[in-house]
Amino acid sequence: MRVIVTVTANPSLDRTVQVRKLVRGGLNRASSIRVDPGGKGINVARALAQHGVDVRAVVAAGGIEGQQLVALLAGLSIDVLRVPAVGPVRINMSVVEPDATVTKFNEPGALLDAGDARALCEAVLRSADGANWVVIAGSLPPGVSSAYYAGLIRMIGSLGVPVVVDTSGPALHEAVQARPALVKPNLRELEETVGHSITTIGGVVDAADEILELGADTVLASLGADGALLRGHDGCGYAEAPVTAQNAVGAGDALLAGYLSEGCGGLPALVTAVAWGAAAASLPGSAMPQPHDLRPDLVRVESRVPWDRRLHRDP
Ligand SMILES: O=P(O)(O)OC[C@@]1(O)O[C@H](CO)[C@@H](O)[C@@H]1O
Repeated sequence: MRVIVTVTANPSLDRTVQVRKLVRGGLNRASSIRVDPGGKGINVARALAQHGVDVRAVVAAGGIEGQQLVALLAGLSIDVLRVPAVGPVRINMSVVEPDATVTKFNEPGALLDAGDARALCEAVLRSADGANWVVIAGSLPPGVSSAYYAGLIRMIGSLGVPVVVDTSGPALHEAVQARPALVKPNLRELEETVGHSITTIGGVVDAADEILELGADTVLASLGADGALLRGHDGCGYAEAPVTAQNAVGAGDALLAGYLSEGCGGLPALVTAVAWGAAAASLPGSAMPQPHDLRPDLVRVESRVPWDRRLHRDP
């Protein structure tokens, strides 16, 4: 049986507020609100569980907000392993306008002290033993060294379990050097890696190659409305799908979940990934797609990577 473990060191309650028009410096009255359990690892777990995949979510979650997060996850067929951290879970807010423009505010998260960080690491290692994949996703909370994920990847690797990482900044740079099986950057994270802006699909391939050279086995780059690029040492694949976006928050997490749901199996898995990502972008808040939301028939795979094609939208 396939078991996937996700790790969320800095989860969130994702509060989505709909407004008619965002007025900077003025009073904005919400026409609706919703709250989703959030954090990238949590989102990957939600998407997988909705497709019947056995998933365990290891999460550092303190305070009343941590209790609320766990309550929101109850009944979703996720085996939640909560490490009760001292600080409360953060609240990340998205303000959505009718044209699907999302303005997102991410809190840094509460300090995770050394004891909590150690407890999280122990919980991950206990869960990882015998798992098929471990997904480490999202930012690190304050107080945790940028080498934390790299250390986890090495320890999980020594159990013989492949690791996927999706994070940003120095934590991403160090994690890649710990030789994860898969890295899932978005365009911003690719640009951070190469140190300049990327305007074409060819630029994405070059940035993915730098990540491979740093130590990753495979790169799955999520490009928002421009689809996704899969780059391994032996080749490259590109796929895209038309998206009628409602809210793209969490679409990259759904994309990664889709890829994992197919056992990370090359181009067929890339098609599933893009279908899951496109479906998530068409849903409200950070809702994850259900099987009936998917349109894999609309995914176009390019047999030759369109090297010169310009990226047209910010993912
Ligand atoms: O601040 P981080 O950890 O980088 O990202 C957190 C977050 O933006 O990522 C998810 C969407 O991918 C949301 O559920 C959550 O609010």
